[in-house]
Formats: sequence, C-alpha cells, structure tokens
Amino acid sequence: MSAVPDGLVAALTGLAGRRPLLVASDYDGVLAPLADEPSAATASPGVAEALARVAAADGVTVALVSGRGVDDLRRVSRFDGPYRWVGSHGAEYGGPLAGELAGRRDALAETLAPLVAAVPGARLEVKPASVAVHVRQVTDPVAATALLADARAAVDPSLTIKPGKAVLEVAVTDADKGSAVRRLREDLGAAAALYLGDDVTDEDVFRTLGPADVGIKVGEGETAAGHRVTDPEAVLAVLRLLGDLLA
Ligand SMILES: O=P(O)(O)OC[C@H]1O[C@H](O[C@H]2O[C@H](CO)[C@@H](O)[C@H](O)[C@H]2O)[C@H](O)[C@@H](O)[C@@H]1O
Repeated sequence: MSAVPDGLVAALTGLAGRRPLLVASDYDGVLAPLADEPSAATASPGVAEALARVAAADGVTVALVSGRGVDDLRRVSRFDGPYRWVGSHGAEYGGPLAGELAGRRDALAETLAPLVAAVPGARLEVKPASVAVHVRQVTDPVAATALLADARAAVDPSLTIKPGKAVLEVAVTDADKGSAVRRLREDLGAAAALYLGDDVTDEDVFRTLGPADVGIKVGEGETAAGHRVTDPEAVLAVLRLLGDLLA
C-alpha cells in the first residue's frame, strides 16, 4: 500500500486549491516518532524542509499545535519558520501564559510528585499549564495503570484531565486543541484546513472539521478524522505531496 492512500491524494488535491489555507499539525507521534524520553523526540529527517516548503506557498499558513509548551516545542523540534505556534493544548496561543497559573501548576506538581517518585521508571513533566505523569518507561503495566488512576484520584476533580499515549496530564486551564484550531481559522479567515494528529487530544480538532477540510489520523485507534496514515514516515510523504501540489 502506498504511504498516501488514493482517497487522501484526491482530498489533498482538492484542498491545495483553497485559500486562505491552514495547515496545522500535532508534533509528537506525527512530525516526530515517539521516544522514551520526551526531550529525545526529534523531528523526522526531512520534515523541517517539507513544512517550510508548504509554508512558503502563497496564502498558506502552517501551525504547530502541541500539548508541549511552546518553548519546549521549539527546542525539541528545532523548527524555525514563519509558523503559528500553539502550545499547552491551546492554552499558549500567541504568547506566554499569565504568571498566576504557575502557582496552581506548582501546587499540582507537589501533589503528584510523591506518587510518581514511588513508581520506578515514572516521570513527572512540569509544563506551562499542566503537569504530566509519564509511564512509558514503567516496565510493570499494572503499576503503570495504577499510577495513572492514583494521579487522577489525587487531584481536584474540577481540573482538566487529558489522557494520552502512556501519559496523563492534569491541566490548570480548560484549553483544548479544537478551540485553538477554530480560533486560528477565524484569525486567518481560512477557507479550509488540514489537520494531522495521533492522540486523544487531537480528536477535539478532528471533531471541528467540516466538509472542505482534511483530517488525518496518524496510526491506529478510533477517530473522527476522515483519513488515516500509518506513521510519521507516511506524514512526511503527505507533507511532500502537499508541497508539490501547492508549488
Ligand atoms: O500534542 P503533542 O505534540 O503530540 O504532544 C503530546 C505530549 O507529547 C509528549 O509526550 C508524548 O511523547 C513523548 C516523546 O515521544 C513520549 O515519551 C510520551 O510517552 C508521549 O506521551 C510530551 O512529553 C507531552 O508534554 C505532550 O503533551
């Protein structure tokens, strides 16, 4: 099977004629293969060039929409282009977050730190608007599942819980990627949008897409996206094809 299924080639061909066009993508598991350590998730070779080519087309805006904080996303991706940077699942939009959130986030980190410290391999990631409990490197699956359940039970139930791949995030804002992409579209007056994502939080975006848009789920699992590709390698093929169609 070709990396880009025929139905998706047709959809991208139609999309390439629309302006203004928003091309938005999640990062981890999409533009970068998943890695054991969050800081080791470097972008797939060729992706930076493919994204830059898409962004160079007239009337096209590329946006990076990540659960990571924007500073972290810039550092780990090493992308450097005329992109819109949306971080912290949409909470960081057009600039850093207000400082008062940091106190609530730090209190949350204090609550979760002892739980994480008690499970070998678990890791606590403190981000601008959330705290993530990672279990990718916990070798005992029972301990991993129990830690995620304990973390959920330990926090104020009014906080926003975001499950993901071997991770549970607790956020001090109720931002979501779907609202962020809707806002991007309004800012740009976009006639159509493309969105690529692989995880639970990306479904908030797929659910907002309309008939003129193209949603692409990367990998397995239930999705509201209209299209699917297998992995980040196939994402590179999609971006290269889109670059050709826009040229
Ligand atoms: O919205 P994304 O750009 O996909 O970011 C989602 C989370 O990605 C990172 O965690 C995930 O990727 C790690 C590196 O591959 C992996 O080790 C971890 O198991 C995954 O859950 C990041 O660390 C989180 O902050 C992001 O929210």
